[in-house]
Amino acid sequence: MSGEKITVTNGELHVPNKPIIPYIEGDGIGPDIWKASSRVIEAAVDKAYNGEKAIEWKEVLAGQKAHDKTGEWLPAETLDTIREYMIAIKGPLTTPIGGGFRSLNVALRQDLDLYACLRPVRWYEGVPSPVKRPEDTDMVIFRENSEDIYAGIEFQEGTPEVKKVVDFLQNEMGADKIRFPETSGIGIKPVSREGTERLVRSAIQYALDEGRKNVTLVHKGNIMKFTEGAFKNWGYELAEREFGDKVFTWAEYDRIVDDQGKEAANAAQDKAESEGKIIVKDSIADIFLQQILTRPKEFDVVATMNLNGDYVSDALAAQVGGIGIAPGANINYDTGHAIFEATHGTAPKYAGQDKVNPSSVLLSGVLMLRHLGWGEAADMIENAMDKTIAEKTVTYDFARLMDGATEVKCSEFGDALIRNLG
Ligand SMILES: NC(=O)C1=CN([C@@H]2O[C@H](COP(=O)(O)OP(=O)(O)OC[C@H]3O[C@@H](n4cnc5c(N)ncnc54)[C@H](OP(=O)(O)O)[C@@H]3O)[C@@H](O)[C@H]2O)C=CC1
Ligand SMILES: O=C(O)CCC(=O)C(=O)O
Ligand SMILES: [Mg+2]
Repeated sequence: MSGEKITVTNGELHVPNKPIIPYIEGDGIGPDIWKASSRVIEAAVDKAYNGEKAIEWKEVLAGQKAHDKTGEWLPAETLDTIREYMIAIKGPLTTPIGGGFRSLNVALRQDLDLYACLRPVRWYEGVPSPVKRPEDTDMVIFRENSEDIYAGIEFQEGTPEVKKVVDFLQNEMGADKIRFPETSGIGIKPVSREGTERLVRSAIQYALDEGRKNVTLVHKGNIMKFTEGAFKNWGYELAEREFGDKVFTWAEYDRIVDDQGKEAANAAQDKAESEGKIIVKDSIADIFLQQILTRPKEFDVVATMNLNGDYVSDALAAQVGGIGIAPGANINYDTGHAIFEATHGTAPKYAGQDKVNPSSVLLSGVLMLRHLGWGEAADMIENAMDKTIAEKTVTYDFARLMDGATEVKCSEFGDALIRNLG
């Protein structure tokens, strides 16, 4: 069986029995977690389909390995190959802090316009968690991936560029609240109607497809009125315009309160819920971070901008066992391009120790298998995960929080999963 390309026609993915899938190994812990995860994915696919399906991995370079081999951090060939083969999976890549090159992870998402970062957060039985009822947390984050402060429009303190921007803001735009104009760096945050609409559309569509109950727009619109506040308003408008009677929004609720009072608005929301409509609501980001801890059952699908989504992803991951078990996918629902990747980074202090938990990349692989329509192999891996954790065979991150656990290496956890497949 020789490898073939995945193709898309009329928005539909065509997956051959042996798709060629590009992968980026990643920096830091990347090689360890990729080795363990790819072995488990291969074994599950082989077992689920009796050898009739397989993945042909195709390595593409990014990060340190790319720089060592080609002199570039993100070679054009890598982007071209992912664009051509449609679906890819990657390990984490290092981003220097306070200078140096901009994030390669963000560059991959922006270059391929993978506008939705989908990060499901659910608890696996037996995983140690800092909260009393981790099973109450079952959310799917839709993080906008293409704009916000990740556009990288920043001007460094002390440069002629920042002086020009400050002069413009003060003299032409009436900005009189720059506290220390001579020593400020300036960042600019673009948030558009189009970017918001495509993200919120995919979140609501996901909620409808997956039988979820509500979508929460998370924003800081009280302070950032024309970016985060606009995100909320555009989100509600889109929900009502495109999803009509499939949703009930809190914007609608507020209009009913104004016209007929609170009792009527509550009754309308109860009716919508009983009819199975998706409730589209919103939450200001600070209180949201409290309520996901205190009342996680109230939240289901979360749609938010890039920076909020970044913070919320790691915070929610902690509730269900930590960043070692936090998968993700970056998707363009219009072109079909997708890159699957863990939520965590390169954890440099553990690089090369064969120590960390490979579950985040592996579960990103599970998301990828489901995206390909290979649900049987995906189920097999998740069942093996349940069984292995129930046996208390776990990596250091879980072992340090579990009584009576057997701590195994990253590769040994992969071996245990393979033993427990099927
Ligand atoms: N998408 C991507 O590629 C991302 C890249 N990054 C980049 O990664 C680099 C390091 O970032 P940093 O802020 O340290 O965050 P990391 O997510 O890399 O690591 C922070 C901590 O999380 C825990 N952790 C991470 N991965 C695992 C795992 N697989 N298993 C168990 N525990 C894990 C470890 O905790 P403990 O110390 O408690 O054991 C680790 O020290 C930066 O350059 C950053 O820019 C960051 C996020 C995403
Ligand atoms: O690109 C990076 O270095 C960080 C990215 C990140 O934190 C994320 O995608 O959640
Ligand atoms: Mg992050």
